Amino acid sequence: MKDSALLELSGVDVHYGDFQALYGLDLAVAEGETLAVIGANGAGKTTLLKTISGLMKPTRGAVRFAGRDVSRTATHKRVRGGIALTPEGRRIFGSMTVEENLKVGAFGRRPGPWTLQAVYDAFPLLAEKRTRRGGFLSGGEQQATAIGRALMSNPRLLLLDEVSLGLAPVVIADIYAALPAITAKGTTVLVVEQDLTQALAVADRVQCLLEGRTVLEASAASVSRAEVAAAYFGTGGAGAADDVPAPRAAGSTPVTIHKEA
Ligand SMILES: Nc1ncnc2c1ncn2[C@@H]1O[C@H](COP(=O)(O)OP(=O)(O)OP(=O)(O)O)[C@@H](O)[C@H]1O
Repeated sequence: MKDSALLELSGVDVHYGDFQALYGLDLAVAEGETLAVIGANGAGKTTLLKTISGLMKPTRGAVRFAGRDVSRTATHKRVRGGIALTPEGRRIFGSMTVEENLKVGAFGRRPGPWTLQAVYDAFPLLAEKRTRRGGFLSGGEQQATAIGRALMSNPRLLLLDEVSLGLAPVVIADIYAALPAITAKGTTVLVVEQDLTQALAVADRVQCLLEGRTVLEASAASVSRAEVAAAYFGTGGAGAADDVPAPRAAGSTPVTIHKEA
């Protein structure tokens, strides 16, 4: 898988001054795949997305995208290369309509399948609200607008930060319902989530971070919710969270539990 990875991080350390947020992180996403990176508050998920999008630079290790080392490449050049980030907190323009917000995302866009109509097809709730100003949208509508705006750049890789943050479960389900339409257009997705249920439902693979290190990597179909929860809370590996219900059907891909050094 590594040879054909669209995105690959190897041995990445990231610091905020003296504070180290990521430790020797390895991560790979194949073209067309959906990877969910999960972890509790402070695990390093947002730092990881900032490192992929170029807002943070690794102090060690490399970020490769589409076969090129982009570790030192500026954010706007990575956007042009096909990396789009939907940041935590949505950040759409409150005084602009949904459609105007979406058009902002099309500035300097790459050629590709994402148009206004394609975004409205993926998020029917936005089509109805196309003339409403951002400041008058619900949290879910703002989130959909933010994702739609990122798609308008025609990214090869869409980075989604905490889609579910502050949204009601029914709204979260609405947003995630668009993911199959997104991946069907060939867009590769890396989603950062605290919501384990959503992460396991939408992803092909999950990678769990704890205090800046990978503690579990698995195919979403082969890992149980209990295994993921144990890694997420750092309670000692597979089987340690027997009280967490709803194990998923077993698959063929093995689970890798990373022990801390
Ligand atoms: N600007 C910063 N300066 C110093 N430390 C920071 C900064 N931003 C994040 N950190 C620290 O880096 C670590 C990782 O933070 P990060 O935001 O990446 O975690 P996260 O997994 O995204 O958590 P959350 O779900 O709370 O956003 C945390 O310990 C955090 O306190």
